Amino acid sequence: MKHIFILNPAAGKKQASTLFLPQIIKTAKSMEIDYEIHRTVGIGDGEHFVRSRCEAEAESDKKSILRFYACGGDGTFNEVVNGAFGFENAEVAMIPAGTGNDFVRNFDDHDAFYDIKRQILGKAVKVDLIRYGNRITPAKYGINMFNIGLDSEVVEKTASIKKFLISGSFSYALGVGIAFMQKEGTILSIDFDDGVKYEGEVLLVSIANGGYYGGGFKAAPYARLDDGFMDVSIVKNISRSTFLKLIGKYRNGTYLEVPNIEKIITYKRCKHLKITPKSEMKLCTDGELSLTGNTTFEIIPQALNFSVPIS
Ligand SMILES: Nc1ncnc2c1ncn2[C@@H]1O[C@H](COP(=O)(O)OP(=O)(O)OP(=O)(O)O)[C@@H](O)[C@H]1O
Repeated sequence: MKHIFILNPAAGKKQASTLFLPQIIKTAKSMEIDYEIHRTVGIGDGEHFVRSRCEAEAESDKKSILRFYACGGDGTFNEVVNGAFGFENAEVAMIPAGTGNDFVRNFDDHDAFYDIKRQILGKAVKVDLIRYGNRITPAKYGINMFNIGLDSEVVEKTASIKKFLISGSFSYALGVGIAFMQKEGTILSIDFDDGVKYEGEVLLVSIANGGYYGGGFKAAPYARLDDGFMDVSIVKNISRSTFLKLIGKYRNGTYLEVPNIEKIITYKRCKHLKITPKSEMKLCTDGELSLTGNTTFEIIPQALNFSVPIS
């Protein structure tokens, strides 16, 4: 197996190279593994690099397993995932060096992800991906969560303030506050694969493979990475004071236990759905923002080999 570490120098507050590079080199040398380090040079480089390496390996005689460690945040990981998708001999891994680092929150032994030796000794499991796109944009993949509405506004605001703040979750909380004061609801319709249609003005929508986003908000408490379903949470455009009363429970994933919650939040599981916004919508994919129109989402079960560090 070849171990390839993809470092994003722009992720998080401290550079991934400062945080992890010495540990990566020391551990890789002491374990005598075949390894390589790539520093990304800009947006899209991680995806392009991983795909090129996979294509070259597929054409070579050796066809050994390539394990790509995304050393950065959820955006870096998303790029590595998109580069590796479709290549059977590729594995992906995640070394959290970003701001939110939400993907690794799906695993009980959170600490293991920060230990390079345990990462190198990791074992691959199959996880689902969510394919999304429309007639204009080619299909891409999300591994953790998509967010629409307030959340996308929050990502915009958080990006501009996180550099000055200590913790990712605190910068997110402040981003929520600022975005919440400014944002009207988003008007859209959602067609689920069981024929149910949701129409209206929403505060936020989450389409989830993993459970967490925004530095620890458990928006999809029942989501699992390998269950073959997307978990969809739709919050109506409720008043600001109602949302603020709910936000603690929304953060810790217990909001579905609130009496009569179904009057303001719809929570559904599905394999396919289509979102039609009244106008363009801001879509946040694994923490990265884009502007889009009608978009379909489809679960791709067991789509990727993800290496889980040993406990
Ligand atoms: N050399 C680079 N310079 C600037 N941006 C880069 C570079 N390499 C990668 N990027 C981009 O940096 C962006 C942010 O990365 P990432 O999401 O991993 O970090 P983060 O936002 O700090 O963490 P999180 O998403 O977990 O909150 C991604 O869109 C990625 O494409």
